[in-house]
Amino acid sequence: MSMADYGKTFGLLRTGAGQTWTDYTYHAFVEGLKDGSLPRESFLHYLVQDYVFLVHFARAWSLGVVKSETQQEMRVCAQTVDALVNHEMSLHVKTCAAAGIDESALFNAAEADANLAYTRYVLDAGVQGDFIDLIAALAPCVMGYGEIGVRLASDKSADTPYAEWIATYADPDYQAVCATVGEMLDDAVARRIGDLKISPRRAAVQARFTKATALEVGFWQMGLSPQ
Ligand SMILES: Cc1ncc(CO)c(N)n1
Repeated sequence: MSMADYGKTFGLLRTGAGQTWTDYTYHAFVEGLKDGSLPRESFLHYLVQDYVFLVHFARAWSLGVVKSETQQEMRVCAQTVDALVNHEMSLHVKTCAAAGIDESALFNAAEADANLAYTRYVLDAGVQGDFIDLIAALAPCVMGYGEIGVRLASDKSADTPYAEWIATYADPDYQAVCATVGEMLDDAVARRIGDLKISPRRAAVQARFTKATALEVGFWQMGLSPQ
């Protein structure tokens, strides 16, 4: 299977993240979704936390609207906020409702530390830095799930109960968001930095990306241990 192409900058940062990227995209939680061995309790715990995650993630993407310098950047960020708030979150609401957890319980869920650490790290990257710092911290979330979705859609066990979760991220609509964000990241780097490979900013941008990837690993880990 050919790997999805989310752009040159993403490819460079992904390679730069090394083993941390593998730890994220092949985490035991992910493998449990693939073969169906993930306990339902862990999945629901994850899903409630992920709803809270998406609330803050949408706030971070809204900051992208604030920090954008071109119409394309503003349009992509606004579109991503829409995709998160009006599409991705409905999967969480629907799956949780089927398990007897209503939307107000989701909105009021106590936030796990790993969740708080991740989203506030991303928000701070955007508050402290420029548009590139923000998108470098947001990219692992968007594209990582895109990559996981595509791989699991082709490798999953026929009887995994998590097929709907997998389908959400393998879906052409979600893949289109990943491709659009990747293209925007390439354009944003070309506009502000030029060639990232030889830029003095490279290490700092990579550090944002790798830290966000490590925080994704922590998020899966949190999902594995329901309190
Ligand atoms: C923790 C996490 N990362 C990324 C995504 C994809 O939007 C998600 N739903 N949750």
